[in-house]
Amino acid sequence: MDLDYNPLGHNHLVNTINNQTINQLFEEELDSLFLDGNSTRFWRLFLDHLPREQARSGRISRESVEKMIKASPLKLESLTQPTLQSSPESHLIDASSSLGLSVSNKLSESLEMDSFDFNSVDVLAGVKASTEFCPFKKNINCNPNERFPTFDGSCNNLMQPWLGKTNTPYKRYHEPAYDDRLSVPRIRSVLGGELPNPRIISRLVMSENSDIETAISHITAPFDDSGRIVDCPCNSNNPSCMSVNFPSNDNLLRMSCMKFTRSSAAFSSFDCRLGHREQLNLMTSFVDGTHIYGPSVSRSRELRSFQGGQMRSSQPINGKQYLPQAQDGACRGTNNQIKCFASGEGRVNENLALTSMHTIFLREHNRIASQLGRVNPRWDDERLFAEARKIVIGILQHVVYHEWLPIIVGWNTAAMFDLIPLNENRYYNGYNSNINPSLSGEFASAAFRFGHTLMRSSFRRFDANDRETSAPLSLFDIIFRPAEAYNANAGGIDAIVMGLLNEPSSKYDANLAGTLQNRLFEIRLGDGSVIAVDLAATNINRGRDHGIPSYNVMREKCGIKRANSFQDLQDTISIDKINLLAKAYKHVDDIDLYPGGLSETSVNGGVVGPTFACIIANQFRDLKRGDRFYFENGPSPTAFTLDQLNEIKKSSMAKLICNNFEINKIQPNAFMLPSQNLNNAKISCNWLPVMDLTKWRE
Ligand code: HEM
Ligand SMILES: [Ca+2]
Repeated sequence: MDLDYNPLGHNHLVNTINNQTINQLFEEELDSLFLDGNSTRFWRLFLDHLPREQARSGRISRESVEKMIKASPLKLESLTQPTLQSSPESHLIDASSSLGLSVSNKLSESLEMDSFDFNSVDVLAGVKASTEFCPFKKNINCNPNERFPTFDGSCNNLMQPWLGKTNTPYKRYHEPAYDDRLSVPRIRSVLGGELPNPRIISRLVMSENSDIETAISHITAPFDDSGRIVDCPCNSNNPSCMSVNFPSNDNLLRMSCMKFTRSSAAFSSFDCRLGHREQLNLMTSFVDGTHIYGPSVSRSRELRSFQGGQMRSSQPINGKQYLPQAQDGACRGTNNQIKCFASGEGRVNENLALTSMHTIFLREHNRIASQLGRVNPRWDDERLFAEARKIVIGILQHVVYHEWLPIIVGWNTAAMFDLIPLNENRYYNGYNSNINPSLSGEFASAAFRFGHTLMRSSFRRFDANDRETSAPLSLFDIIFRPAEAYNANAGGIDAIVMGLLNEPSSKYDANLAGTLQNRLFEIRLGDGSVIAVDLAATNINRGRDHGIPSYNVMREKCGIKRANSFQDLQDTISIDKINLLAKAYKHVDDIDLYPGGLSETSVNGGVVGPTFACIIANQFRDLKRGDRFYFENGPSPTAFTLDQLNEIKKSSMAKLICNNFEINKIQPNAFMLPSQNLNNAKISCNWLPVMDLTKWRE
C-alpha cells in the first residue's frame, strides 16, 4: 500500500491573512513568549542571526551568537542520547519554529477556527512566515556535475537542494495526531481521559522475554539513525517536558518518574508555512554513510588522515585497525585509559555491537582507498578519499537493499516496493526528483525502532575459528562502555563481530531486553536511588510527543482493515498478544503505533509485521527513488560506469567481514544464521566474489 499525505489541501481562505499581519504576530509573540528578561534577550539574539531584510539595531555576529549558545542556561546534554549535541542551527530552527507554533495558535484563536477541524489546519498551512522568521537556508548553490554527494545531503535534489539535508524537518505519511492538531502531544484516549501511562504499557505489554529468532543472526540489529533530545527534569511544568510517572509499586525500576524532553520543534515545510509541529532530523536522510563520514565537511575533515585517502584510525591492540579515539569521553566509566571511539555519528559508542559495525566500514574504506592508490598511483589524497567514499556508499546501499531489506520486510514486500537491485549490466531508471527523500515521523519515531526488540541481553565472542574467546558480555556492560574493545585476550572488537555472526538475534516481538527496559543509562546515586531509562516507555512517549498516529490509523493507512474491536486485530496479532494490549489499553484506537506494530506477527519470510513492513518499505523506496546518487542510477556523468556497477554488485556483508577480519569461513548471507544445510552453510571466504577495483583505473 502506497502511503501519501499532502498537507496542503484547501488554502484559498488564507488570502485574508496578509504578510504584514503575520509579521506583526511574530513580533508580538516574540515579545510575549519570553517574559523573563534574560531569555528574551537570548532568543532575540538567535533571531537576529536569522537572515533579515532590514538589519536590526544592535545586530551581533554569528560567532557571538554561538558563544551565547554555548554559555546558555539550556542544558544541551541529554540523558537518553548523551553524545547527541544540538547545533546552533538546530537551536535556531527550534526557536523560530516554536514562535511559528505560537503564532499558529494565536491565528486559529483570532480567526475562531476550530482547531479540531482538519480544514483549519490546512488554512494555516497556507500561511507562510516571512523570510526573517524562516530559518531554512534556501539559497544553496549546487553544481549539477559534481560526482560526489555532499556531506550534509544538500544538492542531492537539484530542484529542491535542501531535501534530505541535515537539520531539516521530517515528513509524514499520515496527518499528525496531536491532540490540538497542531502541537499538543497525543495523550487523550478516544474514550476521554488520558491514554495509559507509557511505563504501565511497557510493563504489561513489553517486559523481557528471552525468545530468540531461529534464523536471523544478531548482526541484523546494529543499524541506527538520527535524532536529538535536550535534558528535562522530572515534574517540570515546562511545556517541553513530558516526564513519565512511575507507579510506586514498580519492582523493576524504583524511580518516581522518568525524565523526558520533547524533541525540538520545526516548521513542517521549508518555506515555513504555519501549521503542525514538526521535528528536525539532525542527520541526512539518505543511505549515504553519514555515520562513517560525518554530516558536514568540517566533521569529515576531523575524521580523515589526509594521507592516501585514508580515514583516521587507531591501533590499540594487536595492530588491528580500530576507529580513532575520541578526544572527549562521553562514555560512562571512561577514564584516561579507556577511550571512546569517534566516527561520523555521535552514537557510535552507544553499544559495542554498533561500534563494531562502524569498525567494519572504517576498515573497508581504508582498504579500498589503499587499493585505489595502487590502481591509480597519480590520484592524490582528496581524490582517493572521495572515490573510496563513493564506492563505500555504493556497497552500503547494495548491502542494505540487496541483502538486508528483503530479510526485514520479506522478499515479496521488497519486490513489490521496487527495493530489490537489478541484475548486473543494467542501470536503474527510477530516480524521480519529485520524491521527497526525507525520513518520515512514522518511520523514525516508531517503525524503524523495531531494532530495539532484536537486541539480546548478552553477546558471545568468538575467534576466527569459532572458538569462544571469553565469557559473554552483558548488554548492560557494553552500553557506552568501550572497555572490552580493548581486551586483547578476549579478541577485542573482532571477537564481537564474530559473535554477532554466530548468534541469533532476540525475537521480533513487543519485548525488549531487561537492560533496555529497566536499566538503560542507569546511574546509581549515593543515597541508593536510581535514575534510568525505559526504552519501551520512551519510544511510546516519543511517538506521542511527535503526534504519531495510533496503530489502528496506520494499519488502515497501510491497507489493512481498521479494527473496530480488539478482536478485530486477529488478522495481524495473535490472541495472547491482543489480550496483553487489551489489558493495557481501554480502546483499540488508543494503541500506540510502537507497541501495536511490535505485537504483530512477522510477515512471511520477513522480520517485522505488516504495518511496519509497509512503513519501512515506503520509506526505503522514497530513499531509493528520491536519491540522485543511488548507486544503480545511470547512465550519467555522476554515475558509476556499468563495469564499476557490476563490481559493486558483487559486494555483500559477508565479504565486507572477510575483507577486514581474520576469518576463514562465513555464511554467505551474514544477516542470517549459518545453517547446516546448503542454504546458508559456512563457506570459505575465497568462494565469495571479489570486487575488481581495476575498473576504476584512469
Ligand atoms: C543497544 C542497542 C540500542 C540502544 C541502547 C538504543 C537506544 C536508543 C535511544 C536511547 C534512543 C532515543 C529514544 C528517544 O529518546 O526517543 C533511540 C532511538 C532510535 N533507535 Fe535505538 N538503540 C539501540 C539499537 C537500535 C537498533 C538496532 C535500531 C534499528 C535497527 C535502532 C533504531 C533507532 C531509531 C530509528 C531511533 C530514533 C532515532 C531518531 O529519530 O531520533 N536502535 N535508540
Ligand atoms: Ca525481542
